[in-house]
Amino acid sequence: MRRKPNRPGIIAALDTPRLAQAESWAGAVAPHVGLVKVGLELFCAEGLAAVHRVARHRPVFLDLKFHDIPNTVAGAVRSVCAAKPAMLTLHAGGGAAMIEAARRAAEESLGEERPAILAVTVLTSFTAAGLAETGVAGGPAQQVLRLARLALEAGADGLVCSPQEVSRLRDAFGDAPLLVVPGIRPAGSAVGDQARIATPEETIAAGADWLVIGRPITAAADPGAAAAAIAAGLVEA
Ligand SMILES: O=C(O)c1cc(=O)[nH]c(=O)n1[C@@H]1O[C@H](COP(=O)(O)O)[C@@H](O)[C@H]1O
Repeated sequence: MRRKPNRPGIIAALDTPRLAQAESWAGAVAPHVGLVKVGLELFCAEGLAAVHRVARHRPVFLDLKFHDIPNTVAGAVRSVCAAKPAMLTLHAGGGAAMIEAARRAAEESLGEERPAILAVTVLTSFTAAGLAETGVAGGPAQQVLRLARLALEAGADGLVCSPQEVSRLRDAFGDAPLLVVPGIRPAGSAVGDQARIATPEETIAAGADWLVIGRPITAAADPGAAAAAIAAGLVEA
């Protein structure tokens, strides 16, 4: 697997449609973060060119959350492997055959240099009530564990979950799976549309490998200083 990251650390989410803005953020946060994330907003505006450009600063976590039939997802993985991301996401709810096809496509495209395949379990914006509206009873923690088992058995290298499920996933699956965790809110920062949240220090203490942090960094007056402050807090924790 390509550039298996040292852990734990910060992944800065470059959520903007403007490549110039994303590059400026990437340059400012690069000394303080392990990876930068290209998500749907930037990718839909700028495509793979954005991955190539921000990869000049840090390795790229390409977060497109694939969820389609196995053949289509395999093709999408082959397409994005052209930009050699370090990690990519798909939805665990796409099922075992889709995840197996994605991993095979990544291996066939890049071999040992392939991206880590991360399965998104239950989005951090979901509460138990919101999840129940989609037909999933029992709450997020139970569903995260169910989807995590499915994804890891199908060949995912890691999981995306909220801070609130990290310790349960470590208890169930041990140290090996990469746990990549959004829904991070330093004390006093705006919660926005996130629901299942915790502070950076709490999330690392629970056993996370990577903290995905967007607006607490990018909405700050000085994104580089905001990333530096969060990174310093993790060293002390
Ligand atoms: O896959 C993700 O990265 C992801 C999964 C999830 O469940 N929740 C979640 O917020 N994310 C991403 O993590 C980032 C969080 O950004 P902020 O809420 O601004 O810190 C966004 O880019 C989301 O797309």
